[in-house]
Amino acid sequence: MRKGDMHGSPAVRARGITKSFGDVVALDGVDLDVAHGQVHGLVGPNGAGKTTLLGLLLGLAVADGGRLEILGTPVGRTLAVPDGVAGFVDGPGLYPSLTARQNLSALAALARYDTGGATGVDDALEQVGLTDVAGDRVRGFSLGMRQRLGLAAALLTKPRLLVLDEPANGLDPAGKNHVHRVITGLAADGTAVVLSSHRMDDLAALCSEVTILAAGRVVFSGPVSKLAAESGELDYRLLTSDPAAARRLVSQTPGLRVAPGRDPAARPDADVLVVRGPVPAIDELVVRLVRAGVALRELAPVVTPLEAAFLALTGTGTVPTKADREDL
Ligand SMILES: Nc1ncnc2c1ncn2[C@@H]1O[C@H](COP(=O)(O)OP(=O)(O)OP(=O)(O)O)[C@@H](O)[C@H]1O
Repeated sequence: MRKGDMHGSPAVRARGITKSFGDVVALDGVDLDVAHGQVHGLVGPNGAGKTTLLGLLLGLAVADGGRLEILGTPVGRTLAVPDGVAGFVDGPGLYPSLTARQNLSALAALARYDTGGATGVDDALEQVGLTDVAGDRVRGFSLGMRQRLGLAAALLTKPRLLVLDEPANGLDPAGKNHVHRVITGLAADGTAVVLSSHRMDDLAALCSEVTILAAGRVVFSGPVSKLAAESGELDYRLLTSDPAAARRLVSQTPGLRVAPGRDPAARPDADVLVVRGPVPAIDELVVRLVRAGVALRELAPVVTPLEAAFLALTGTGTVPTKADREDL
């Protein structure tokens, strides 16, 4: 058993955390529990308080009120990165004129980490998929490469709590694979990971638990599976060989209706219906379509159950996408 979990204390225990910036209440009585070895996602609309909360975990700011315990130690009133914690918010701090390898060596030397020397640095670069550009200056790095280098820097410290703000931001599919593998590997070794994301697919793939924040308050905290169950009715895209018959069968199936408006993702010429209802009613519709000899060509949720729960719980009209973020 690692230090910090000896007395059964979680990696993070926050109770009633409050934080304001002038008149703006960023966090309003937030509770958070993160177990060792858990990947915990923070999600919420823009301005919900995610970055503020992550900043508190990293010791970049102190809460106005409430109790925060990190790795079994109560957090005091002074600004300092708690022992065993690594990560970054608002992008990693890097030296643009140094190469990726020099950045990691410099950070390790500054903080006097026992990284295992050059091997530790090269290993960290390999884990995040930056070996090929290890000798390139960071000035020319893309956002995704900087994110991965920031993660490599965090790895050098062998953290027991890793805190990441939007780690998937700017990543191409290969970069995302590296980051996902690193995070799941760390969690398997007992490291707790708290990350924020606007990407529901990332959250579903990575996190066992999520906390949804809206306007500084927790509106849900718990397993992803429980969240998906909260979505109730979902919209499905339905494409069949006979749209008119399908529409009739939808209206005859208890609990189902054709949702108003078109699926924005549908091709303009496609005879796609958007059908709204709970999962058992959708199952029943499939049986009825088959019995009526109507071929089913596509049946898929318009948004994932996780997205639907997010929309329902936060009262937002849309799920903020990565594109939304990058437009800002
Ligand atoms: N340093 C600051 N000074 C003033 N207001 C701040 C500061 N940091 C955060 N806020 C405000 O606190 C609220 C929460 O901000 P925060 O950045 O934590 O939200 P977020 O959930 O991370 O949002 P986003 O998804 O846009 O990154 C917002 O209203 C924001 O404007």
